[in-house]
Amino acid sequence: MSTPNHLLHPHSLTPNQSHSENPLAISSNDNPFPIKDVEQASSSCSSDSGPVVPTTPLVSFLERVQETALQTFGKFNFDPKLYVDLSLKHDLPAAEDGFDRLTRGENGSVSVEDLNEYLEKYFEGAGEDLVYSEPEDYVPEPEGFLPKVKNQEVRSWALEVHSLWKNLSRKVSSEVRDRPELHTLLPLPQPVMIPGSRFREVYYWDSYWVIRGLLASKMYDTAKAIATNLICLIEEYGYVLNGARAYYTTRSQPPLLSAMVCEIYKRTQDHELARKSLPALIKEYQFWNSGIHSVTIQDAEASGHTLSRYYAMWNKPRPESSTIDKESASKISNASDKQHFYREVASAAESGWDFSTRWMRDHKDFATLATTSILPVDLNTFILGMELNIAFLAKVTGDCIISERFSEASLVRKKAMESVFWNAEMGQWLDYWLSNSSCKDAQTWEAGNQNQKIFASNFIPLWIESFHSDGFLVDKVMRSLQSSGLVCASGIATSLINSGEQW
Ligand SMILES: OC[C@H]1O[C@H](O[C@H]2O[C@H](CO)[C@@H](O)[C@H](O)[C@H]2O)[C@H](O)[C@@H](O)[C@@H]1O
Repeated sequence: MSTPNHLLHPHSLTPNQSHSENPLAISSNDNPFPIKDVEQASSSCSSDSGPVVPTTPLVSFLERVQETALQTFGKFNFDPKLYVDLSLKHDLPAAEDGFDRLTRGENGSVSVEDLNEYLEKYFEGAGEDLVYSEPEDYVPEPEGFLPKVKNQEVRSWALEVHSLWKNLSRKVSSEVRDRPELHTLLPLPQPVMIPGSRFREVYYWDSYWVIRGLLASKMYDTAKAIATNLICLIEEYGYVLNGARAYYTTRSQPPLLSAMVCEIYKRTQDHELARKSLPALIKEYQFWNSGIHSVTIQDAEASGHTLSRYYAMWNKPRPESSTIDKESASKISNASDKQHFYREVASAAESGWDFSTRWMRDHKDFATLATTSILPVDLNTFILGMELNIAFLAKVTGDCIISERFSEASLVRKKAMESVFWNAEMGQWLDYWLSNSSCKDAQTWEAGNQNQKIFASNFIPLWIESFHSDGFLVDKVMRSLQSSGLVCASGIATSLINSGEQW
C-alpha cells in the first residue's frame, strides 16, 4: 500500500554589484522589492549565504506528515508532493494534535490503518481545492483553427489536443479565499490551466506554452486570465512564483511573462492588458536584475557586463520533495554545506531544468550541483526578451521614456551576452562558470570559464530578434546546431549526456 486513494482525487561576482552600463541598473542599497520577512544568512565564503524566505506553518507541518507517510507506506509509488498538497479540514493545531497522538514504531512509522484514518479525518484530498471550471471561450472547432494544417489526420489530432483544454481548466475554490491558512494552494482571481497529473497548480514557465496553445485555439479570454493571475503574483510577491503554492514562494522560474503578454497583445491588441502589465513587468525585471540574481563580469578592457543567474531564496529541502532532498544530502555531513547544497537544488528548480547535468560540476555526482555558480545563457536570453518586450509594451501604451530606457538596456545585455557567452569557434553561446559564487568583489572574464558542454540552451538566443535578424550569424549557429548531436528524430535533446535526469 502506498498512498490512500482518496488523496489522489483527480479533480481534485558578487551579489549586489551594480556598476555596469545598464541604464536601469539598481544599486545594492536601493532594492525596490524588500521581500517580506526575509532571513539574511551570514555571508562567509565557506558557508551558505543569501536570503531565505520563510514558508508557512502549514507547509512545515505537512513536511512532517510527508516524512511519516514515507516511513509508513515505503518508497514504492511514493509521491512526496501529494502530502504538501493536502488541505486541512479543521485548523492546524487540531491536525498537529491528532498527529502527535499517533502511536509510532521505532523508525517513526505508524500503522497503515492509523495513518489512513488520520489523513481521512483531518485532510481533504490533494487537488480538491482546485475545482473544475468550464472554459467559457472553448468551442470544439474554433473558426480559423490552424489554417495551414491541411492534412485531415493531423487536423483531427490537433483538434483532439485542443479538446484537452476542457480537462485542464480549473478555478481556485472559494474556500481557499475564505480560509487561506488551511491550504497550500494560493488563491488566484482568474481560472487557471494546470499541467495535470501530480501538478495540481499553475506553473510559471509552463504558462508560456499554455498561452501559445490557447492563442492557437482562439481562447483569448482564457489566455488573458492566465497572464492576469501571474501579474497578481508579482503584485503580491514582487516576482512570479515557481508555481501557485505556499511552498513555491521561495523561488521563481524562467521569466517569460513579458513574452506571454506580448503574444496576447499581438493577437488581440488589448491595450488594457498591456497597460496593466507594465508596472508588474518592471517590478519583475528589478527582481532579476538586482541583489543575489545579478553578477558583473569584467572583460579584458575592464568594462563591466552585468548578467543574471538563478538563485533561490531557500537553503532547506524543497517541501514538495523534502524526503528526496534529505536523502540526496545524506552524505554531506557539515550543516552549512548541506544548506548550500539545498540552495543549489532549489535554484536548479528555479531554472525549470530540474534536474540536469548542466548544473553539476561532475555530471555523475548530483551532490556537485552548483546552479548559483553559473551565468545561464537561457535566463539572460529571456531577460533580454523581457527588455525588448517591456520597450514594446511601453511604446504601444505611449510611455516613450520607459520604452527608450528598456531598448537601451537590451543593447547593453546583448553586448554582455556577446562578451561573456559567445564562442565564435563553436558558433554557440555558452553558460559561464563563476570563479566564486559569492565571495569575490569582481570577477574577470576567463575563456576557460565558458562551459563547452553542449546543451539546447546554447542556441536559445536565436529566439530573439536582435540575434536572429543577423543572417550570417543565423547560418553559423544553425550549422553548429545541426552538427551538435542534439537534433534527434523527434525533437531536440537538452544535452548529450544520458544521465537519467529529467533535462
Ligand atoms: O510542469 C511543471 C514543472 O515540472 C517540473 O518541476 C516541478 O516539479 C518539481 C518537483 O516536484 C519542483 O521542485 C519544481 O520546482 C517544479 O517546477 C519541471 O522540471 C519544470 O520544468 C516544470 O515547470
